[in-house]
Parts: sequence; C-alpha cells; structure tokens
Amino acid sequence: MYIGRFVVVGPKVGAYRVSSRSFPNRQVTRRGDDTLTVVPTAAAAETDNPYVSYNCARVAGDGAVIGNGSHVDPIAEKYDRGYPARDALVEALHAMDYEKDDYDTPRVAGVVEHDAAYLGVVRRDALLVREVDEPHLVATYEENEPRPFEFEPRTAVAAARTVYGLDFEHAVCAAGVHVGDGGVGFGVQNTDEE
Ligand SMILES: NC(=O)c1ncn([C@@H]2O[C@H](COP(=O)(O)O)[C@@H](O)[C@H]2O)c1NC=O
Repeated sequence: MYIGRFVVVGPKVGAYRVSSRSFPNRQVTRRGDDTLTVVPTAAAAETDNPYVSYNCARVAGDGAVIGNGSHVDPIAEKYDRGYPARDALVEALHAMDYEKDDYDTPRVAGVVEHDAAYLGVVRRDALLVREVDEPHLVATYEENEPRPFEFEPRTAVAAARTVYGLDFEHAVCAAGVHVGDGGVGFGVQNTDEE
C-alpha cells in the first residue's frame, strides 16, 4: 500500500518518513544542531515543485516538531515562543492549509515531548489535531486520520530506521527524534545507509 509521507509520534519518540513515487531522489541532512532538512540528491531531476525540499524536523519548545513540509517552521517558531503544542499545530496548519498540488496533498505534523505527544493533519475536508499518550500514525494518503500504531523504538536512530523499514511502498528517507531528560536527539535513515 502507498500512503505517501507519514509521521508516527508518541511521548519521547517520533519519526517522519518520506515515501514518494514522483521524487524518489531525496535524502535527510542535518542543518546545524537543531534542524533536519529534506533535500534532493545529486541524481535528482530539477523541479520547481515547492513541496520536495523543506525542514522536516526541528528542536523547539519542550521537544521537537516533525512534518512533511514548510509548515514545520511556523509550528516550531510558535511552539518555541510559548504556544502550547496543540495551539501551534492548529494555528500553523490552518494558516498554511493543504498543499495546492494535483492531489490536494494534506500537511501532516507531530510534536514530541518527554511526557506527551501531539499530531495533526490538515486536509481539504478537515483539520484534526490531537494529543496522544501512545504512538499514533497519520499519513498524507489513505491513512489520513490519526490512529494508534504499534511503535517500539526507544532511540532516534532506531525510530528513523524503523519507519524507513515499514511495509509501505516507495520508502525514500526518514528522520527520527528522541526527547530525553538531557534534550532532543535526531536520527537519520537514507536509502544508501545500512
Ligand atoms: N513532503 C514531501 O516530501 C512531498 N513530496 C511530494 N509531495 C507532493 O505530493 C505530490 C505527489 O507526490 P508522490 O507522487 O511522490 O506521492 C507531489 O507532486 C508533491 O506536490 C510532497 N508534499 C507533501 O507530502
């Protein structure tokens, strides 16, 4: 099954996976200490599609923000300025709305804190934002309603590796986050890594 891009978040651990039919030549790279970015690889054809490169994970507020597009930045900025995670998700997802592409692709996002997690999706027909106390998944296609999801990893690296390996089609790259007592850790899984 193809579900496109998706996030899985629970307290302490979360992950984001790029799955893509149209733009497979992409990877997650670190930008400084507090940001992960999706960028085209050298093999990628040039495109003016505005949705293929963006910050997919940022350290912010009491934890980390992940998501499938440029809305990650305003969510992180609001959350960092003191908005509760729920409100940062609602405001930024509502302001940016679903993507204006051929598929009306939803925007999905998650916030991971040490003791809580939040996820949201803005689609053509709905804006849903929810606090969760166990891991949940939401994706751009098919699985576009947040639902509980069994997710065992306990580190950022394991979270990235786990979502990359899930049995949904067209895996491209993935980012993991872990929010511990000592701060936020990131993990990355790209196609050419073991
Ligand atoms: N965030 C992303 O990495 C991303 N990659 C592709 N899209 C959008 O989704 C459309 C469909 O892409 P695909 O066929 O790869 O599922 C693309 O034309 C583009 O507008 C994206 N936008 C949202 O998921």
